[in-house]
Amino acid sequence: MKFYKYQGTGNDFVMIDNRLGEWDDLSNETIQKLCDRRFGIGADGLIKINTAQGVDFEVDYYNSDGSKSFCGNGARCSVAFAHFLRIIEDKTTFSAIDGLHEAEINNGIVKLKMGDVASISKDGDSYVLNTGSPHFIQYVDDVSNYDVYRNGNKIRNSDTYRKDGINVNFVQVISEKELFVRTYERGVEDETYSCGTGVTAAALTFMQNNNQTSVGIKVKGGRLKVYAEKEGEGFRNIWLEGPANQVFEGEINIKSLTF
Ligand SMILES: N[C@H](CCC[C@H](N)C(=O)O)C(=O)O
Repeated sequence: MKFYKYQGTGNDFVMIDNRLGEWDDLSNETIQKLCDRRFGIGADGLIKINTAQGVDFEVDYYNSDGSKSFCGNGARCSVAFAHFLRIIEDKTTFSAIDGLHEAEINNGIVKLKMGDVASISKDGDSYVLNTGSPHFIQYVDDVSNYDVYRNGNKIRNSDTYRKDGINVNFVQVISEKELFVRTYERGVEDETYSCGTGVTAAALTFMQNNNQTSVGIKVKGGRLKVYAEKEGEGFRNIWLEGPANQVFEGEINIKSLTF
């Protein structure tokens, strides 16, 4: 199987051109093996680019445990991959598990339109919202020294969230224009270097309490930017912007995967 390795601010993916449907039947076990950082290629997730009616392509995202979701950084990397494959020029409309998305790419920077967010819920002092995948947002004083794995895993597996899972984001306010976000990701079951839907969720909880229309977000793997407009209890015209890069390409014999 031919694959390409992409990363968006350190959130990394095995990317497959599946427009001919050759890899429609990849099993969960094979996806887990391909994403394994010792026995496979190694990635937070795997993405198939499929053909789809009425749009340029479909993004079919799988977490490293094989579960499906929407992935903001993965979608941004998919736009870069579609540009590399000459499926698109610099603008696109594609489909994903949460619906249709517009995006544009300029010099390796991808700006992705996220779905509207109708409302933000509270869980104690924390926030809960869905930006294409579910997110729990907790503000902390010193996120650099925070035990993201231990505390994220505890919330993700709590009675409230265990059944469907949730991504857990810990957020430090750096300034009125910048946040530092670290994320424990459902389906990876570990901290990732960046979570696109997570930083979008964090930005919206921050913007609801001030009049910003954009926020810079520092993550372990780099920097992203979120733009949004308030609408009622939620937000519309939400965009996630940042780099998306091809790291390497390769061939792998799936039958040789063992673990
Ligand atoms: N683990 C997430 C999906 C990937 C989210 C993240 N990688 C992003 O960039 O949005 C979930 O199962 O909801």
